[in-house]
Amino acid sequence: MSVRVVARIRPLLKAELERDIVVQGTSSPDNDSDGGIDTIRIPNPRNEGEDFSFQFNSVYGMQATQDDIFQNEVAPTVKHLFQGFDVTIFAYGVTGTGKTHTMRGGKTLSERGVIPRLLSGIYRRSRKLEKDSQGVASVEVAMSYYEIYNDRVYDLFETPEKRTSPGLPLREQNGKTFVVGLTERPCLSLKEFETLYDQANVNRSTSATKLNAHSSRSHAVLCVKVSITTGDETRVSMASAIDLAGSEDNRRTENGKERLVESASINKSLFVLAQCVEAISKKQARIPYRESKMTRILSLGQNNGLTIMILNLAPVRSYHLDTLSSLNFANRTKKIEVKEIENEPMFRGPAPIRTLASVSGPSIQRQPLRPLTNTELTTMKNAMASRSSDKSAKAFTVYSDKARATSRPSNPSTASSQRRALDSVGRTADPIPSRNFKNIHTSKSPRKAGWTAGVSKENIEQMVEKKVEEILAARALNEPSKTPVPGVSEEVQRRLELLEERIEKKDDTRAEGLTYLLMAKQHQVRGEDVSALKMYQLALPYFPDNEKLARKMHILQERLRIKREKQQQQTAEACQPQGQKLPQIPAAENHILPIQEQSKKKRSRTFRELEDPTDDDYQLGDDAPSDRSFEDNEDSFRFKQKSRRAPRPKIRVFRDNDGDMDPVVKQTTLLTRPRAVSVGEQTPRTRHILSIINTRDLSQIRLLKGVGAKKAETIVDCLRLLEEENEDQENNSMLVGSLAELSRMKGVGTKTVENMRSAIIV
Ligand SMILES: Nc1ncnc2c1ncn2[C@@H]1O[C@H](COP(=O)(O)OP(=O)(O)OP(=O)(O)O)[C@@H](O)[C@H]1O
Repeated sequence: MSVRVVARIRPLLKAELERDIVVQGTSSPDNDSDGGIDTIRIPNPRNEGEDFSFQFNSVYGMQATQDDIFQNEVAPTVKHLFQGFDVTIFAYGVTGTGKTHTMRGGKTLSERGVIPRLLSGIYRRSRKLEKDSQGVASVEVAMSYYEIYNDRVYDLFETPEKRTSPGLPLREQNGKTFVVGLTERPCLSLKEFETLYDQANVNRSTSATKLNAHSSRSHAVLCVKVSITTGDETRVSMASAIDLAGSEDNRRTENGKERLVESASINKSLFVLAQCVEAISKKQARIPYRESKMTRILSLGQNNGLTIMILNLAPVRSYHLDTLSSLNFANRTKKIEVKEIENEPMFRGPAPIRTLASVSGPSIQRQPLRPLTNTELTTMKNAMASRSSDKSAKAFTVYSDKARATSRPSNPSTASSQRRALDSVGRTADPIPSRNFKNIHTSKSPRKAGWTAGVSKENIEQMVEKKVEEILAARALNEPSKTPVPGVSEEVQRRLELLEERIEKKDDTRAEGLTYLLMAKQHQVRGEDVSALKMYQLALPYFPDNEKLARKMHILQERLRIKREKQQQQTAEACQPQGQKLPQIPAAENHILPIQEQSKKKRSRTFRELEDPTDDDYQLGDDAPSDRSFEDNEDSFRFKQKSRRAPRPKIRVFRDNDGDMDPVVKQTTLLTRPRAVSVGEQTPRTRHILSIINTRDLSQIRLLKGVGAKKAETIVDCLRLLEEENEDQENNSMLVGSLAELSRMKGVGTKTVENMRSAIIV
């Protein structure tokens, strides 16, 4: 089952104007609820005539009440909690969009948020269960509550004065993450819970920022442990309610130094979360959970049970790009699968162990999102022995993404009022037949919105995600597009992981900054200069006077500027009047080039001049002795002579007339000699196509016009075949170096290449 994603648009705040509303809720054609809304529409900031639509499990408009959210989204999970499933509910959104309001809410009954209502539901169900079982079953509720502030975990039952600077450590056991030494308090009644919760919230880090007078400066994680004992059997499940801190654009917050450091930490952890979600959705082998404590704890996609994400949105234009970024994130999150596995029951042995005493201290290990079921397990039923990974999965009709038998537990009471409210601001009067909305798509004009025949829902989602990413990247640095690059070498990856480990062991503020630097480097090696620069910017508050860091940032900024200018120039060139023939390559030209050789050819002098001397490794040279504020520690970056760099692996050069070539490949490579451009004269279009082909990433290649899944597989297979042919070589990596070469690959042909070219707009 996937993560359930529900979006909530908060009402306008005092200073916000109706005419600035850009976010609206609407209904999609495959929405089976009675008049409920499930889609967010927002204009493309680059072209207001075009709208992006994002479909979620449900959407709550500005009029939705706290009760609507709870009754429709959270109340149904209480039942599952009592059946032994863990439940995770987290609020995500930009600062000031209403996360804390949704999770905690206000003091009055109607304003109470998801958390107090959830507890109320838990106690109500407990009483009913105890009553119905005539005292055979008993339920105990206990809570722990902590915050992740500046990537450190602090127990919210302890006052800030009592905190130790490094905070509580995390430990991993059996693939699960635990906070060590966390206080757990039993709460016998709702009143008791509320008293403890309010007390603990006083310890939470909040501050006034320009965007929110009571901005949460930390991620708050509340864990409610429900233990149901029937005879000798105890079943423990955990409800985790997480109020994430909001991402902040510091150009808007005008934060001072302290807030900036907090903000950098918040942004970093959310950035890592986004990277995790992206990696999961792309089925990458490495999910960067370990790069922040929040992602380690949240373990999105690794946890079991039910997961609900409440996406909080501000309706107005000033949040436009941030809202798009949140929507893109949520769109990926909704595809993450969560295993529907209930917790095992535990059986008391002869010496019963109390679990609900108020405990603390480093010997207690608890897992915030999933209970450590083994802690009091003394005997297990024989049946449990047979339990394995194929444990029976329960069906959750409540959270099916598709049509449900019953109407969506949406906000029926408010659905129509939401619509009316939206009408009143002049944007909901939606002239488009709702049938035209699919899961997520852009429509050229709201009036002409249409479903593109033959394009799958998934493809459209990917296209919109990509488009939104481009817009966001351009916002970051006015960079028009992001070019995929081939993967990171094993050696670099190994070094990155080594650094990660070192940073993990360091528990001082420098480690925070070092983490940003590490992430910047990770981005840099992947060729993601925009993100690398962003990470350096996040590292800056930690090393404010570090010249080397400033120089690195300057180099990156310059590189991006040059790249941008080159792109603009090439775009202009590509728009030359038609009829100008592209130069032909001589028949014997070497098209498939080794990585090293091709990159040498491609790099212009200007780029080389701007090359960061430390780009290839994470050790700074001895030539920078005066600049040691972030790199000279044993535990962090180690110095290394440039000359000690390992020699680059040799790469075999393949030629068209290579006699050893696989017969299939050989046959196809000799088929035709189409019009092509030489490597040195590649247009942006050619470069774009080749860079996609050379990723060997099926999901990207199949998006090229005229390719599709089957052809993409053939292309990748063909490249792999060539590599396998030469697996005895030290490095057999290969790149397709020209469109001519591409056209000669099995199953491609000149027509396909022309198709690919025609669909790319430069
Ligand atoms: N649904 C709502 N109804 C009424 N007021 C709301 C609603 N949502 C948010 N607000 C108001 O908007 C302001 C910001 O909300 P809140 O503090 O919950 O944002 P946040 O996302 O938690 O921000 P941060 O990430 O900075 O902590 C508050 O004044 C809050 O009362």
